Amino acid sequence: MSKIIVRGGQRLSGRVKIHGAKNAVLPIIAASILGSDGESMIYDAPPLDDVIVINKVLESLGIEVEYKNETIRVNAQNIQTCEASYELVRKMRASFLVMGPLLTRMGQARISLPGGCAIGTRPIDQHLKGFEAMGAEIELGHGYIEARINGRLKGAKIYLDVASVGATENIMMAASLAEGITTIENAAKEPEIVDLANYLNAMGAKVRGAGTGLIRIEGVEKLGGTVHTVIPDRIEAGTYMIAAAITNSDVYIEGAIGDHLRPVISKMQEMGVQIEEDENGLRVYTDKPLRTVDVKTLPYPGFPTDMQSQMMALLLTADGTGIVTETVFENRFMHVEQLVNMNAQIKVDGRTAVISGGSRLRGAKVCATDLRAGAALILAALAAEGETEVTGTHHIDRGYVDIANKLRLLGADIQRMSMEVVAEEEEEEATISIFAVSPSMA
Ligand SMILES: CC(=O)N[C@H]1[C@@H](OP(=O)(O)OP(=O)(O)OC[C@H]2O[C@@H](n3ccc(=O)[nH]c3=O)[C@H](O)[C@@H]2O)O[C@H](CO)[C@@H](O)[C@@H]1O
Ligand SMILES: C=C(OP(=O)(O)O)C(=O)O
Repeated sequence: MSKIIVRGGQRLSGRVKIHGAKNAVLPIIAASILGSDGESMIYDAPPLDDVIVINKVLESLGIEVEYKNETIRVNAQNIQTCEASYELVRKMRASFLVMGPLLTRMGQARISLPGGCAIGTRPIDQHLKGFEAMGAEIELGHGYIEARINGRLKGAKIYLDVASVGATENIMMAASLAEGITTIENAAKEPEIVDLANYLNAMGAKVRGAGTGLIRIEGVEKLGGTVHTVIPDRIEAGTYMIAAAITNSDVYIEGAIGDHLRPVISKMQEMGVQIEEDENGLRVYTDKPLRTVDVKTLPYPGFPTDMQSQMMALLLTADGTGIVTETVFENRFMHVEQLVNMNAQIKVDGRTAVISGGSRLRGAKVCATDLRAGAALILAALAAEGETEVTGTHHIDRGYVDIANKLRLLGADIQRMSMEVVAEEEEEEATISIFAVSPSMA
């Protein structure tokens, strides 16, 4: 446990290097379960808590996983059990992505229900609908989902009611070893889906159309290991783009891929932020006050929900009143209450938040309620007057490698304190206050 302390008002400069994408590496690790022939090497796997959790899920199945220097070696030739326990799945919803690969390779899977989380209920009905269409029998009981097949899964035509990222990935993986052809209509189009398809194809799968709304998978009998480098994290990149803009700074975001960030770039440019793209990354700087914009989150290529809270922090520093509409998750405004503690002027009505820009943000004690909420608080703190303490840092660690250090190297006044140091400081403060009151008590 720790907290992050930020003293706002510093300009940033220099370069920050973006790590591999959390949301790409997690399904890719899950897909490794499909490889009965040979081992895989996965490069640029970011050292994040979520990556450690999914590696543990694979290990709990009896799969060999070695993770060092941002490289994962997975050998899934032998699988000993088809059950992923509540203890692991509850730590991270994306653990449910092992369902499709396990079911299709082993003929059965028993996975704990992932449950909801702070940002919404997050059902898995579309994943299950896909498996059932391919011939799986699904049973729900005692907090677990059990799926079985007789022989192999059968290719099917699947239409997703919502363009779900996780359902598209789970079905794509299951279909890779199914008999015949599967089509996914209204498939999610995120860059992470394309990265997963590239990994599957390198393992020997036949996936076409990833990145469009119609994906076609021709099942094969066997998949093997391969070598793959994970794409850069567009949400981490977007977060540092906002760090540059919110502090009126000039920062080069190394590794950011402009094409993956089109909606974020275009909204920031509308606000007056200068963005220059080249083949190695993006330069982000501001040379005039920013004007506000309206933002509506949508599945890719729309504005990403995972950038909504960070964008809201930026809107607080712009002139005028902006409207943020969250259409992907039903409860993704948890950061608002914390931002209000920092003197932000925000009114929420259902899925819409009205942001009045221009009032001076002030440092406060705030708590990260989820991953991107935590990022938004750090960004707001960079622009705020005085000191902000952010607790709930374990959420932030799910998705950002070493965020305090990366921002400090850019010039931010930011430090991370482990809870032992925090506890020692509190004890010291308590001792000082006992001494302070003792003369009058005497
Ligand atoms: C590990 C990972 O990649 N996480 C990302 C992934 O999450 P995840 O894959 O969980 O998100 P989905 O795309 O599945 O969810 C989008 C919407 O569809 C709904 N839904 C989803 C599945 C289903 O079976 N039924 C259903 O109704 C969800 O409740 C949500 O409202 O995409 C989200 C949307 O871009 C991102 O915010 C997450 O960072
Ligand atoms: C919501 C997110 O992740 P997850 O789906 O893993 O909870 C996120 O990355 O912002």
